[in-house]
Amino acid sequence: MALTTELGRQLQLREVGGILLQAATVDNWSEIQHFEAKPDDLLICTYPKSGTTWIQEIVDMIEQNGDVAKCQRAIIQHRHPFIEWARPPQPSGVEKANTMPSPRTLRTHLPTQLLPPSFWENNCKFLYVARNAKDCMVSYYHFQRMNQVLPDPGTWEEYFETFISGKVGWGSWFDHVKGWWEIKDRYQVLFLFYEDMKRDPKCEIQKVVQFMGKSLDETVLDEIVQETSFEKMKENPMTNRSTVPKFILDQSISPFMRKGEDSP
Ligand SMILES: Nc1ncnc2c1ncn2[C@@H]1O[C@H](COP(=O)(O)O)[C@@H](OP(=O)(O)O)[C@H]1O
Ligand SMILES: CCc1ccc(OS(=O)(=O)O)cc1
Repeated sequence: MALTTELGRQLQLREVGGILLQAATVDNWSEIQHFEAKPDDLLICTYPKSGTTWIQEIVDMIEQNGDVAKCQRAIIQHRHPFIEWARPPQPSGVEKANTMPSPRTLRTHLPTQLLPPSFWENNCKFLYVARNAKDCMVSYYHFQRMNQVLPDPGTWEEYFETFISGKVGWGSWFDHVKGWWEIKDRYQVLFLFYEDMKRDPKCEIQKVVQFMGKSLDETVLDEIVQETSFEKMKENPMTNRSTVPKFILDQSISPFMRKGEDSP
């Protein structure tokens, strides 16, 4: 009974400023808004299902100078605190970030208008990855089918309307991408596209290396391209969510690493 009630609660999405977020995130909203960013923070920003896990693994491989063993130290969800994440009694994303040594790499799905103000005040670096709306919608649909703590997406036709009207977690894809695009020249933003990463991963990874103020040998770059391929990450238990219990992510319904393709 207690479990049923808890699951029922997690299924809820509630609005902040017209954007649907998980209920526990909304309960924790004051802590999130008062989060203290630091000038050397790097924030990975994405709309859900845009390749967040992919860019996280790339950034970590760059931070670790291509050392694969170091990137195996923890599952990807634990390497970069998700600042708006809350699932009591686990420590919140803010709590995790607060105990992390600098320089920190953090991540968020928040649209610009909901980002804690200290990120702007400290002129942090933002790494945004955008993916085309159709593939995001398809990926999000299958994610909601397999994610047992999110609302059931209904039929594809129903979900199409839900997605287009922005009634999904983190709101409208259109507003999210537009919001980050509009601020990109006023702040330190590297704006990447999932489709470019698919087409020429080495070139896009090189942009990230430069943005992070690093320099890596050609051989290390090639290693990062290989290790962050869809095929490798699908088999990697540190990135494929296989450690998440089935009552949360049921990968027999749809795998987390599903197709990893862009539409023609
Ligand atoms: N290395 C990689 N290359 C290409 N796509 C990847 C990838 N790693 C993850 N993805 C894809 O990114 C999507 C998940 O995004 P996120 O990490 O933001 O939740 C999934 O898309 P699909 O559902 O289309 O397969 C997943 O397969
Ligand atoms: C509210 C829907 C949602 C979307 C994405 C989530 O996490 S993650 O990006 O897959 O880590 C969680 C909830």
